[in-house]
Amino acid sequence: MPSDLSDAFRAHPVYLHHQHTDFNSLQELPESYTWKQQDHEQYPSSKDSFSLQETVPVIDLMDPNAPKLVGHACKTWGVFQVINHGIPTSLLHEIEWAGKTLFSLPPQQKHRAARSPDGVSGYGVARISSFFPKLMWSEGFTVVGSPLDHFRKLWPQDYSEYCDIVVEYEKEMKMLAGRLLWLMLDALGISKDDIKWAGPKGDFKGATAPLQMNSYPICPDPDRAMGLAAHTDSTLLTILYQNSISGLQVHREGKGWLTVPPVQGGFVINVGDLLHILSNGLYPTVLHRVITNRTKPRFSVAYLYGPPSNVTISPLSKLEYMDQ
Ligand SMILES: O=C(O)CCC(=O)C(=O)O
Ligand SMILES: [Fe+2]
Repeated sequence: MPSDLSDAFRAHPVYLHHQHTDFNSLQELPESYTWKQQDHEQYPSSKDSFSLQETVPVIDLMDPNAPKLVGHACKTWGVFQVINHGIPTSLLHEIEWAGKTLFSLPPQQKHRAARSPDGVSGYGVARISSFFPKLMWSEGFTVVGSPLDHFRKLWPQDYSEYCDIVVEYEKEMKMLAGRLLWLMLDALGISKDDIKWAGPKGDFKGATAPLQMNSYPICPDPDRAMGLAAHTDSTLLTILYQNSISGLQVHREGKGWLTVPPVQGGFVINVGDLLHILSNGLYPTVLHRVITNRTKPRFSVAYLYGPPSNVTISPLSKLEYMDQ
């Protein structure tokens, strides 16, 4: 059995099928990117008025009620958006600028920093690609720890400016992730004593947290393409920054796919599979996907927050007999 993420990736290599796909040069959707209608309808969207009224909760973290609202959103949705989170807007603009600059490099240049088939970091297709018969209309870049080695290959002269932005973003995300995780755990009555791997100060020091940048170029045939196929994140929680272009959808039991409208300066917070397990199923993990559009490129950054790699996650004993 794989013992950590790298072992798991070695066991499921992902090859860059489309060695030098230049999305922007394609006028028609190639067959390899054409998904069947039933792939889109695998979890059908209902056409009733419920789905129009329902929307993912937006929580103001400065609101004194925020802890209660976070707990409620985790239990009933497994996803919510946060505003007033304390991350400077300028940093969001900078990470977006760095990411967009990266993805707009010529294909050959991006491939200098290609992720190896069994690797974790670098440029490549979505890691979940190997589970699907068709390709997704997106490209990704994963950073684990320092981006230095990869960024040197992309920008031999001026890598340091890009590195500084990513390192600063990771630092801010780490603090926000710890704060959010405690809000989520507090709402279940879980304290620092219950989670040994949180460390004596509860600062989750050894947490693993790859940063996943995603680019969804404009698409000639969005109805038949898939930006990112339906999946749940194998994290404790994910902090997602999406630019102003919508495309992210979450699946709501009995209601179908709901778009998560971009909120200026906000983050989308997902409950991941590991928090679902840790909470003994009290918090559902959220199924989500990304659809493409014909006119505006979309960009997102996911901070995939998980426990230290040597920790085994199982339901917290305090929650074992909780009535669900
Ligand atoms: O681009 C998005 O909005 C979602 C990205 C995502 O789900 C992921 O990177 O796991
Ligand atoms: Fe995801």
